[in-house]
Amino acid sequence: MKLEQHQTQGAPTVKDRVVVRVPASTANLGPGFDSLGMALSLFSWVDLRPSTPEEGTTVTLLGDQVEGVATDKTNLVYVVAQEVFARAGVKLPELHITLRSDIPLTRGLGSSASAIVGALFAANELIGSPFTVDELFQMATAEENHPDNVGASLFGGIIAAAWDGTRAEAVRLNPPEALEALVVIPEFELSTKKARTILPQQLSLKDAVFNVSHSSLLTAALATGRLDLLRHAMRDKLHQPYRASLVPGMDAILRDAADHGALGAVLSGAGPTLLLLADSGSSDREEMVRFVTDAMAAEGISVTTQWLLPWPHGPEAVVLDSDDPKFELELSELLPVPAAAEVVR
Ligand SMILES: Nc1ncnc2c1ncn2[C@@H]1O[C@H](COP(=O)(O)OP(=O)(O)O)[C@@H](O)[C@H]1O
Ligand SMILES: N[C@@H](CCOP(=O)(O)O)C(=O)O
Repeated sequence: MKLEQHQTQGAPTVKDRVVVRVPASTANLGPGFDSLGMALSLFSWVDLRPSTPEEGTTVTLLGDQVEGVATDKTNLVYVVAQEVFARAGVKLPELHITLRSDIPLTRGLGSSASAIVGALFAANELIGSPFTVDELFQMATAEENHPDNVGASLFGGIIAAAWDGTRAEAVRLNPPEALEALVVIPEFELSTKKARTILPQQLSLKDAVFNVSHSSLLTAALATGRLDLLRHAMRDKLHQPYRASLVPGMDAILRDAADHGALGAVLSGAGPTLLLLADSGSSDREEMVRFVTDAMAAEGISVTTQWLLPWPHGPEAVVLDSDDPKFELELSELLPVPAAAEVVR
């Protein structure tokens, strides 16, 4: 990411500790490839404290969803935090980093985006917030190379975004009150990088028009609460047909989910997770779970299913001085997993 030196007004006040909780995201929502995204009630945490040359940099991993994450200075959170410091003209080469994630890695639920947004937000807060949320959005988009996941994690709710390679713009929508999400998480990983390399570099005009029109219809349907249109609007010709070969069972689930209680079904981000949307007032939740579990079992794929809610908020942060009585609390004591009732849209 090309950095310009950001002139801060005088030396920044470096805080003693910042903890940030960031929501997961489901990107694309079908036709909105690299454009539409929705934050979900699943979270990761980033905890930063300045360290010293003697103590060096440490990376502590909490929970069972961060297995395999780098614990040295190649860690994504460390790398992104250093980019913030460099841009602000601040030197903080050594950090104590603690990470927790309830977002399965490399499954299409925006774990990398949550790490990028968490690192940007926490690093910015650690040095006195020299950057605006829009500046953080630009940095996040340049780092992830698409604005959908990072926009959803940064702004919360549903976002419609566009990036021309230089400037990213996004509009946030409040999710429809009745919307619920069933995520179907296969046991295998699928890196976003791999799922992007499989995509064609060219599309027919017919398929391009199909996606532009369905993405527009989907955005308007979500903005106006027309959940009845989702089955039609959530179709895609740009990426899902080419990624289906990487996710056994996907074709059948996307084709038939609406006949088994769902409003519609799509690949979550670059997969392999599948996303089924439901209407809390009318969808047959049990039938939805039975249908997807049977469909994936027929392909010999073991899955975890989880009901989530659209999450309306972006990152939440706690900034602490070392003399604060709460200073030594564990990160998820400072920012616990919110109860579903807290989902106030
Ligand atoms: N909490 C985290 N801290 C550091 N790195 C992370 C974290 N979460 C994800 N990552 C990085 O992001 C990679 C997964 O990114 P990606 O393939 O885009 O999958 P996803 O669909 O989860 O975004 C992980 O292999 C890891 O390198
Ligand atoms: N638009 C991207 C979204 C990737 O989302 P992720 O959660 O899989 O990282 C794509 O489809 O490649």
